[in-house]
Amino acid sequence: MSIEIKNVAKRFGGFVALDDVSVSIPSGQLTALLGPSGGGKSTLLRIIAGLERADSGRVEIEGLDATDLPPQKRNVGFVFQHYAAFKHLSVHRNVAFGLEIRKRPKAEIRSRVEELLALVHLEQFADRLPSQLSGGQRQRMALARALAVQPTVLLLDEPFGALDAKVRKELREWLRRLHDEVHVTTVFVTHDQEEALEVADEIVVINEGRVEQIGSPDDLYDQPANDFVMRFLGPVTQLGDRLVRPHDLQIHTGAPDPADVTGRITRITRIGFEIRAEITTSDQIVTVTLTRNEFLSLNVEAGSTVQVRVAPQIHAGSATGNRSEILRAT
Ligand SMILES: Nc1ncnc2c1ncn2[C@@H]1O[C@H](COP(=O)(O)OP(=O)(O)OP(=O)(O)O)[C@@H](O)[C@H]1O
Repeated sequence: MSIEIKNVAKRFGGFVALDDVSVSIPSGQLTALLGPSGGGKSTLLRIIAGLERADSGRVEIEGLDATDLPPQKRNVGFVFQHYAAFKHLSVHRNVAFGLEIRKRPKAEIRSRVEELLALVHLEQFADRLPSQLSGGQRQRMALARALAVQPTVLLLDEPFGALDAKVRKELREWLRRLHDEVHVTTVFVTHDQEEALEVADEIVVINEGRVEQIGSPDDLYDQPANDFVMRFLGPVTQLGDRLVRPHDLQIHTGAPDPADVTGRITRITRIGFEIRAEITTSDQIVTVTLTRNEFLSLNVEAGSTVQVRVAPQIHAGSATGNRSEILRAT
């Protein structure tokens, strides 16, 4: 394990920001700290970095007890949402900074910076000032700067948080590829479940100062430990007293089965390739998502009466033996 967080607690006045948090972060992986705003993610990251002290508990980094070490002795690199670059220094000098203060030989600095700028695809911007870069390019420069001193751990606090949706998406794909090349143990904070699911090897879900679940994106999505994780990781709807994903529901227009709930389609919304059908039963409004083709083959419209059920774990359609009547949404 690269980072061991053991029974860490942190209060701000009377407010409990972290309540007995224990997490093991494996070496070489990309781990996301995911959760709603104010849940304690940044506080945990800052405690790993040494920027904040835990009231109790311990932090080990690569087998070394780092609990009482100052940030500069932990060999960690950071990138924050609003990265403070040296405005008057070129991109090259910004990336070189950590190596220069460590008094590395000039030739080594030059070749290392060139290598890093190539890694983050900023070679042609080496002589620009940070103000002449786009927001996404600036964050890539920040990553190159953090990597320059070869940290054992890279800590990213919402590094793409201030960027627009399209650039964020590009940068998260880029971060994944970069990590596949560099393999430095990386912990990043995000409140965006899609970002965590897409990028992380492992996700730690943090809410109200506690760890709700730790697992791979698949584990969390398919086997959420509780309703909080299930709600946080993706869309949910309720059918009877079951909390389910809208795409795990089926609808059909055949004769009702004991497992079915009868309802009327009260709204149909198209979102890209998906159709979201709102179905009003005797006591609930249930949301079902289907692909467009699945929806079209049902031959229903607003006002139609349909049967809704949770897709059986086994083969969809086996309950009636008539696959054409039962559709499992993607
Ligand atoms: N220095 C501080 N003094 C007082 N309260 C603080 C301090 N730092 C954080 N907090 C509080 O601790 C709680 C956890 O904050 P933290 O920044 O860790 O949450 P977060 O999960 O990272 O949320 P966000 O995504 O909004 O940054 C919040 O309620 C915050 O107001």
